[in-house]
Amino acid sequence: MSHPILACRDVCKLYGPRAERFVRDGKLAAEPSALAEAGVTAATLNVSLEIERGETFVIMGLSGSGKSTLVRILSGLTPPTAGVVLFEDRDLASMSEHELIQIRRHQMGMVFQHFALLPHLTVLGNVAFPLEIQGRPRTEREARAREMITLVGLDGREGRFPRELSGGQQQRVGIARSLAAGPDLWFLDEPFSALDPLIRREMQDEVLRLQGLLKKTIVFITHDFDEATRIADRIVIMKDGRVEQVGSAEELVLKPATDYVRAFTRDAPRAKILTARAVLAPAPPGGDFAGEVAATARIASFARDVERATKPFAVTEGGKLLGVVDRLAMIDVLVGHADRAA
Ligand SMILES: Nc1ncnc2c1ncn2[C@@H]1O[C@H](COP(=O)(O)OP(=O)(O)OP(=O)(O)O)[C@@H](O)[C@H]1O
Repeated sequence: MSHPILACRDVCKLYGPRAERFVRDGKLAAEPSALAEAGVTAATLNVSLEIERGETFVIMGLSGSGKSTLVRILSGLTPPTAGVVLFEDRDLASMSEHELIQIRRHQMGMVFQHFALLPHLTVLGNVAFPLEIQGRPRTEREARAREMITLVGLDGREGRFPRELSGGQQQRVGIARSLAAGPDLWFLDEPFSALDPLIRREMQDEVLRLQGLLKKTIVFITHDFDEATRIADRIVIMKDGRVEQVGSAEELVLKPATDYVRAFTRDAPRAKILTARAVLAPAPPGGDFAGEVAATARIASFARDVERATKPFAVTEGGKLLGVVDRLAMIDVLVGHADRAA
């Protein structure tokens, strides 16, 4: 990979009275049982990741797998016990507290599960707050806040207080606030977990829409694989503080690296995740096709047409014929016999 905006190498965060000593004694490479014996909890263990500019990177794992700890480390809120974090190629550990604060204020935006809005401030006041902290003049910060409020569809509600808004609206305020300073890196830590499923879906669409407009680098945390597959370019699956696998949703479903990832992705909605590329079969001679689908099209978008057709569909990329998708290949992959997958 070329030039990640954010990278970490062998990042560990250990807790317990003997954590520092454990690292000093060079025991990190020891068996996991050594941690328990020393009474040390590893919230993250040897995590190495590279996050590319402009991608939506999802950190996934069950409760206690180390997601929040990792995000706190990546955003410079918590120093790792061992390992390195690089933001735009600069080691966070080499920065002063003042520099870290400046980076967090100007280049990073954060959205949390519990909206963390200031109850005594209006919507306008909440969204403008990060700019007030930066010391920007009132007219400038209010103009920018109004822009953000429009962006998230809350026009007309500038004067309301958080208690006068629904959960979804409050989270829109949180989103507007996190974008007010124009961050390069946008962290969203389980932002929609407190919302009911319909609103949650709506908010996922909102993130997709905003990402289409703003093209930020997004680091999104969730414990919900469905949510991850809807918004992610790449997903890291964490377990017990370690990385199990990093890949696109399609890669995780088709080529799980561990039994854990296999179990995690077993019930994933394959038709919504896998693309025509995954069901590619060689094109028969003659080129008699029922139609054409793009290699990147999700199976769900063409399954019905392929199912009904008597002839295969051509799969193309940039005008080039890659192969075909036919009924049998599609059903094979959808029900889990991925042997023919690319
Ligand atoms: N300050 C702390 N002191 C001791 N142990 C901690 C501390 N913070 C986190 N841990 C432990 O580290 C592990 C990872 O916690 P973390 O909060 O990062 O997980 P998570 O995946 O974000 O979980 P959740 O989804 O429940 O928020 C857990 O076992 C947790 O108990």
